[in-house]
Amino acid sequence: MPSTAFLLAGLAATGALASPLAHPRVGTAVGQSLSVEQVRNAQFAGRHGPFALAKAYIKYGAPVPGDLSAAVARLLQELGLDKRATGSVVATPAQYDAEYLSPVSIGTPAQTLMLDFDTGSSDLWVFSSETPKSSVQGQTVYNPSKSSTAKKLSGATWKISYGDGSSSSGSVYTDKVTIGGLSVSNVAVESAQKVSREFTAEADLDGLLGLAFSSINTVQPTQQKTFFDMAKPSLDSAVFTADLKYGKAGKYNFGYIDDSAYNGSLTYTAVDSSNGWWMFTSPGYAVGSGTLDSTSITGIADTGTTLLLVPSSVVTTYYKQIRNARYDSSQAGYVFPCSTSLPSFTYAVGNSQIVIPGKYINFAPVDSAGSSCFGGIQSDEGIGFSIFGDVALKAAFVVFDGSQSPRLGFASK
Ligand SMILES: O=C(c1ccc(-c2ccco2)nc1O)N(Cc1ccccn1)C1CC1
Repeated sequence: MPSTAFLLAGLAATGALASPLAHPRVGTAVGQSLSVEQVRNAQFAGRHGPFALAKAYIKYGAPVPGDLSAAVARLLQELGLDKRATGSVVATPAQYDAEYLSPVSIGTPAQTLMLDFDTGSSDLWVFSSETPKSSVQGQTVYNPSKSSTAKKLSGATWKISYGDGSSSSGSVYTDKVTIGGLSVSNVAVESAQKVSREFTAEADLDGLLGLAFSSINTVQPTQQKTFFDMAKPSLDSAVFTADLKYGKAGKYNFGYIDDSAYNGSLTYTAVDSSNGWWMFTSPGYAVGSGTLDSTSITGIADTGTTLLLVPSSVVTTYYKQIRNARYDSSQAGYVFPCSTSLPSFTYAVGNSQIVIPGKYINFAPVDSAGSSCFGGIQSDEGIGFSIFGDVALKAAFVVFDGSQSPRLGFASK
């Protein structure tokens, strides 16, 4: 529940607490005199003494006395001005938890697409009526010409390439985007005019919704904000949470933390957002019931990457514990017999630890015979940092705190 001061400041910012007579429009200067026209401020939250009085205290930086603060809080409630938005949406796993898809409604009337929420990128792009028909194989497309609230962002283009070699590009519209009851207007919706074959092959995926920092949004010439950044001003709290699950639907919430969704307490850790990602440093790891190795792992929390990609030294240490695990160059990764019972992998977050159960690390069979299975932990060789993808994140309840100094919160569940 936002504090009264927070709400007051917000109201003051919107001018709702401004005097009933808005800033006078400068009139015509006649000779030495200046006539100004006063207009009513339609936004003024009515004739409410406590607001006017509180505004005076805020204006002069004086603390608002308790009873006045209570009076204002009551008024805010009566006027329904204390309501802030939140949203919640299920995240359904596809293809061995390779990705998680969530329904997103775009435009008026609503066109609902299944998007992959990706904390590793910052573009909201969709298959659309502009995507070549040969590149659309089963996807649901967004048609801006059928939305009364769509506006073409004239001259704007976007182009993105992902770590797995996939890519897409196109034009840009702004439109209303609704996720789990949370509606945001004028969000940049990037329409795909080209998609690589990896995207065409994924019939269930209608696009991506980027939740990394807006500093790596690829729209040119004017970079656009992410859905989360556009939603922030109306959110109860500037956070979203990812609660992904093993082999079943998880959930993304916006604007609040559901304390019933995790065990124990959240441990927060610092984020370096200078590269546009949710980057943090885990101070150590353990394999199975072993002791914690204080080798730190610096990487990003990336819901858009399936696996846990860590330094080769850590990968070797993990698979050394598994008889018949081997590096299969034809698969470019570690594989093991599908019947193997795998040790867990623990990563530290601050003074706490997240344990990834062994079964989460059996990603998928490498062939139809199903004898050999691909590991959920692989090397981050060549990337420059580690990636805590779904294999790591689905063992935790994760808070992406987008406040003034961004941070990540982790809890077991
Ligand atoms: O796929 C990406 C990825 C996401 C967004 C962007 C991007 C470019 C421009 C804006 O965003 N570039 C990426 O590469 N991974 C994960 C990954 C997986 C495997 C290898 C390399 N990386 C980024 C988050 C690290």
